[in-house]
Amino acid sequence: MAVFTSVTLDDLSQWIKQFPLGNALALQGISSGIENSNFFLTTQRGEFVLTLFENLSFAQLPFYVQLMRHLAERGIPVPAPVPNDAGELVVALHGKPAAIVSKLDGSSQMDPQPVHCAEVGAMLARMHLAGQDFAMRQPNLRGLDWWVETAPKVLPHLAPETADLLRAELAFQQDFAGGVVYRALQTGPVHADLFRNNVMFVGARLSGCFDFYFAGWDTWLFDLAVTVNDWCIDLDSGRLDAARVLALTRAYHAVRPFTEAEQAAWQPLLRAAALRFWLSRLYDFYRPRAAEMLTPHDPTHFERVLRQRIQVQAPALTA
Ligand SMILES: Nc1ncnc2c1ncn2[C@@H]1O[C@H](COP(=O)(O)OP(=O)(O)O)[C@@H](O)[C@H]1O
Ligand SMILES: N[C@@H](CCOP(=O)(O)O)C(=O)O
Repeated sequence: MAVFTSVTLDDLSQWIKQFPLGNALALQGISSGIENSNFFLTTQRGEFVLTLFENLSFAQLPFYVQLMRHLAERGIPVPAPVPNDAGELVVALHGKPAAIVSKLDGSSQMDPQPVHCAEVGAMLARMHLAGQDFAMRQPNLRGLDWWVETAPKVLPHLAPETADLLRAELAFQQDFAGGVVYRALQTGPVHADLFRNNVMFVGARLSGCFDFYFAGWDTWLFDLAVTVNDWCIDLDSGRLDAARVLALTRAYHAVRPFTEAEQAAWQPLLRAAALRFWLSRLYDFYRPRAAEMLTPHDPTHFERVLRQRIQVQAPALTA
């Protein structure tokens, strides 16, 4: 992330006392990421991550942090939120909602091979199953409604041919979401942003995944499509790499078998997942926010991915 809100060790000296973590010893801003202000925090009890939420409200946050707690309790390797002495997982810091979570071991695998993709697929399926009895509901706030609301804000910035693509894909997705195949898809709490930079590996073993702040109730298949569109592609062209797609989807299928509706919806949802990130990157690109350390993501990447998914048939889900 970028650091939008500065925090110093001095700011934490009193604030940290509400947590069972001892004194804050070191604090370091994290430059990757684009949504929140994140810091590595060392206390007398160990290493943690402090997040100040820049866009999410106190009302929206319980869904994310409770979901992380729910999954962590069921053995899914996600950061566990640390409650304060009153049992609260989200508390104010500099007037913004903030949370402390455990720090995961490992590092991102930015050049994934089939072996890494298989780990990701199996973990994603386990996460979906573990989320089935999660009691809270919140829609995916970057779902279809948001696409419809956001497209008119970016369309004036686009060249005519690019604007046509955006309008046409949005119409296609609205139509598909109204159909019987879509309505038959299994739903639940999904991560919705399981990119390479949100998963940790120690060697070839997946050690955890984080950044649940785009999570929401959506189809499991959309989550899989978001994941495949990042883990299993050639980043220059946006083309799918069949070996990685098969490794990831087969590992998922071995834990949670695909339904017929999911097989039929695969290509449209790969397109939906590309559209979702194309739109959010366009929105961030044309409406930048002030930040101390902000690296905007390139929208044209997901435009290429979307064009690929429209033009080229993806490997079938259970081939
Ligand atoms: N629980 C965690 N354990 C270890 N590192 C983390 C954890 N949470 C965040 N990070 C680090 O912080 C960076 C930014 O976090 P991220 O959640 O992607 O930010 P944003 O929400 O702003 O997009 C990650 O790339 C990772 O290096
Ligand atoms: N993964 C998204 C943006 C969200 O950033 P993250 O650092 O929170 O994963 C994208 O690539 O556009």
